Amino acid sequence: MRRLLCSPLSRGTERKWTLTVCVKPWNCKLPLGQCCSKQSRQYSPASTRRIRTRQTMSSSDSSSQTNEMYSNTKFPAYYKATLQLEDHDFERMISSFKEPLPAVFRLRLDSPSREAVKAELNRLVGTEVSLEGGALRACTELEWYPEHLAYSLGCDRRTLRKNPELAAFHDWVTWHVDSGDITRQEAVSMVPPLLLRVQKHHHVLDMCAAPGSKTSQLLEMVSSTVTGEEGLSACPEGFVVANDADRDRCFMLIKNTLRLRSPALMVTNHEATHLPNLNLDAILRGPELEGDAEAEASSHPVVDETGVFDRVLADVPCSGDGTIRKNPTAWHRWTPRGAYTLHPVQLQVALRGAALLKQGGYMVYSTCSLNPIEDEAVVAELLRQTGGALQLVDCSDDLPQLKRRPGLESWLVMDDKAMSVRERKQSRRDRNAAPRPEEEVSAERTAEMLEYATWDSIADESRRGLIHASCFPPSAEEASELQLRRCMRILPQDNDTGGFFVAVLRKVAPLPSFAGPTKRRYKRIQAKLAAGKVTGSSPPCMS
Ligand SMILES: C[S@@+](CC[C@H](N)C(=O)[O-])C[C@H]1O[C@@H](n2cnc3c(N)ncnc32)[C@H](O)[C@@H]1O
Repeated sequence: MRRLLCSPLSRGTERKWTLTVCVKPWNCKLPLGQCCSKQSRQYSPASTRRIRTRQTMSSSDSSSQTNEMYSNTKFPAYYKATLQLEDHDFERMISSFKEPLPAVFRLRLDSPSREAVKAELNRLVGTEVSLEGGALRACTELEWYPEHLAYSLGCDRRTLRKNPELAAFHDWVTWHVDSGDITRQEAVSMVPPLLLRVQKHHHVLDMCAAPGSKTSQLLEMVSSTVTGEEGLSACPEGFVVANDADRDRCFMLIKNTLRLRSPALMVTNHEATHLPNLNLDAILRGPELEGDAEAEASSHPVVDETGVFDRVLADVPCSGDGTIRKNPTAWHRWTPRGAYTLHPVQLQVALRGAALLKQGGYMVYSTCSLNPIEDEAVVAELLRQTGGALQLVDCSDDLPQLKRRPGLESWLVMDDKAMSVRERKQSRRDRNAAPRPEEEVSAERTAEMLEYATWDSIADESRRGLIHASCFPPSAEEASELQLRRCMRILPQDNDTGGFFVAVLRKVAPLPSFAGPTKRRYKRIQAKLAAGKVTGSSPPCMS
């Protein structure tokens, strides 16, 4: 492990600081600069400030804040009813959600210093660091990550950032993050790109990409260092189009991927539900120069009738309740309503992703939410609307050491009103504390499933406005036909991570809408283009 220490900061250019750093084992006690060579590095004032302003929070403040954070009982009540976990498993899940999330990072696949950095980290594996208030394990390899290129620390990001005793290690991490050798990324967030089966020549679309941790991972997969003349990176065959609808988050995406210096990335700022198809042939060939109408028409980026991407990642916007370990306010703010408002957007993004996917290609649909309304319900409706063109892929042989649960085949559809009714019934039951026979509890559960599991069970019009028919679970027969159990649920207690949901889909046939009216519609547009009746360069959307 190396240590980065600021030996006197000297002002360099007007806008940058020159920082002389001493590179030595991070727990080395020798005086600065006496045990190794020095290196110079420029820091912007912002990053220097980051190093200087460490502070810790008082423990009484933090414990009262903590109690307040977890006071919302709706979150556990909803998942107790919905996830169908055994009691002890559910308790483990809830207590894991209250634990801070270990900081995790992965080594860059094609970094020239990968082996050196790995060797330094491996020296830390199994050791303990003593801190005020106890010892913590320094770091462990994530055993399920291919080639053991990811590491989990014994503390969360906040402790790493704020604890003065970990300052040198934090500076070491910051140094290697800035130089692109390592990427900080939540462990579960690494799963979707790994399951996409990306190869170097692939055209990859990341539909909702900001802030870009998965984009970086995908980019590393397609653009291993291809060095051209004068050491410049030559353009790799594959590329990643990373899109996000939020302009400010697109800037973050660019900032976070810039350090990889890859020529294989294009960032777009667009609604994923309306992403246009690319006429890749025309783009790669360049503009046609002949003057006849047909050639002119083909030079327009006319929408192709089939998708052009080999791989699509739809890591959709979600309620994010799987990230509570990192962001406990999500527990505090949690209501069932969020999932119902997100469900239609998630479905539209996934449908658009399926349209842009090549036949034979793979698409991953993922969320950091545990709510089946955002997960299995979206996947089920996606499978229905694509009429057999998509199939769920069995991933049981992928990442074998990653513990996961199968997708749900049934769930309760409860909004705030239904939850209040349920809560009242429960408290009445609790007052009458006599233990009830097993059969009675199970019969009640079946009745409840029926009450909250069908569209017809919702009589209230206002609730029908919020809850879409596609939020309801399929019949047992349809669920097994759709193979929803092939979806993957990652719960926090299983791998000491956040919660996550992943579904891997393969496009085995063209989408039904492409074979019908959509094709005719685009033929009409092409004819209009050829006749010069349509001007403007952006093609209409196909959603
Ligand atoms: C879960 S985050 C994506 C995280 C990202 N994949 C990563 O690993 O760093 C969801 C993103 O979707 C974006 N988003 C929300 N609605 C969108 C839409 N309609 N089209 C495209 N992006 C959207 C949000 O701005 C947000 O950045």
